[in-house]
Amino acid sequence: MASFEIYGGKPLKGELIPQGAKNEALQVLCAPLLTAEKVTISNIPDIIDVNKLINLLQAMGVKVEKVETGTFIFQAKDIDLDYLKSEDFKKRAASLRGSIMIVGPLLARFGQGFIPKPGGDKIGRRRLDTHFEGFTALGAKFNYDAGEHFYSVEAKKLKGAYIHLDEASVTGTANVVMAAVMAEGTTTIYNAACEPYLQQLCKMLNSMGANITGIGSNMLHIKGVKTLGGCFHRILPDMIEIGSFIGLAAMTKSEITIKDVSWENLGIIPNVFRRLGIKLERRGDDIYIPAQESYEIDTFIDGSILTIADAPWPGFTPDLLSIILVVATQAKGSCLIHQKMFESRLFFVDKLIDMGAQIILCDPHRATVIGLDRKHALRGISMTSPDIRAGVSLLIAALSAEGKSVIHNIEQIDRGYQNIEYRLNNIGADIRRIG
Ligand SMILES: CC(=O)N[C@H]1[C@@H](OP(=O)(O)OP(=O)(O)OC[C@H]2O[C@@H](n3ccc(=O)[nH]c3=O)[C@H](O)[C@@H]2O)O[C@H](CO)[C@@H](O)[C@@H]1O
Ligand SMILES: C=C(OP(=O)(O)O)C(=O)O
Repeated sequence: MASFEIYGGKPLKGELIPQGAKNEALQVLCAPLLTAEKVTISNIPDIIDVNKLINLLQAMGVKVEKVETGTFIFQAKDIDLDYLKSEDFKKRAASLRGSIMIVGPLLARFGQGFIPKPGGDKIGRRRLDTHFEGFTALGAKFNYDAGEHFYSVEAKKLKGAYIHLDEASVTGTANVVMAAVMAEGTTTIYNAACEPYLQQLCKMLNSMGANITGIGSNMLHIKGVKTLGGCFHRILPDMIEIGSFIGLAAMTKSEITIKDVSWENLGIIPNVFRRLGIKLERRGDDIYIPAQESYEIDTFIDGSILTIADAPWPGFTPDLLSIILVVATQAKGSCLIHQKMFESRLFFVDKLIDMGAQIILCDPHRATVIGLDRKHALRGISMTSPDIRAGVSLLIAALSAEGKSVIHNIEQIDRGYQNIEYRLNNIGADIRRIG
């Protein structure tokens, strides 16, 4: 288990280039399974989860060719369907969340799909009902081996259907869309998730020959086509990494420019940071954040304490709430953080409390932060990263803190942030990787 040793209290200054989006990559990397033709994808982030998915695809028989850094050609000509029942497959597929999205394309193209209980962050219950309800609505037969936690679906032929998803699941929508693109007739998916990740997936599928309309809304119409072909697709910059960098700049009093952020795909994110009092400017397609001595949390119009809560897109993504929480600890004023989707994502606040932050964990979903207004800095401590976003939040806290901090289990951070210590050290941070 590797760790970071962080010497905090140093303001950073310079430019950061966001990586390609992790959660988009995990979706669009599964789409080449829908065709025997070559699919080129660029801006693929070099992070643990994405590399695990690429290795899994290779083990399944997909030919993967590196064109240059971040750009790969995928060709799923000969897929080894027997491999999908092997122990090696179960082990690899269970090690990340994104692997679940191979099921939809496999079902669409080969009439069968398998997956063990997928991994990913332990941030609360993460059920898969939406995925399998969608597949069965298209005519698939579903089986769950509870002893082995192994899910399988089979169908001789998929038929378009009207599907009202039980919740706007991000990976669930992606999976059902990929299952439906070659089904006979028309599929309507209502209560579809519509994050930029999904918009990108649908646009990519259309350039492969699919016929999807309603992209960006919560109602997708998919006219089934006979086959799909190759395409070129570029992954958007990672909006969660961009939000993490905004929080980092504010917390460490740093002047940072985040380059080429694709503003039109950031939705409500910049405004949520602005409500914490953080100044940020749009400069072309960059975000400029000036060094700020202090920032004051807004209240609601009636003067009551601001609540920041997550919601499916176009609401505020749950993946940035941990960052918002850590940034609020040094703000002037108070706010309530309400993590509605996941019930175990706020427990990392005990580490921030140990560092000197003022936080009351009201219940597993809600925490009240009483900002310190920089009256004192956080203290460096030794801690363990419980999940990817809490890990980065602790890293931001440690960079702002006085003295040395140690974060263990940084594999969690490496799951989603490419070469983070190198990029932050380049603009003045002091982060050392140990072990
Ligand atoms: C690989 C990947 O892309 N992971 C992302 C994906 O996970 P994932 O696709 O697994 O998450 P889902 O969208 O399925 O749901 C996340 C959680 O929110 C709950 N839920 C969902 C929708 C809803 O309307 N109400 C509700 O309560 C679900 O029950 C579940 O507990 O989306 C999550 C929600 O944005 C993100 O945190 C993850 O980073
Ligand atoms: C929860 C996340 O990832 P995963 O779904 O891969 O666990 C995340 O990216 O914040």
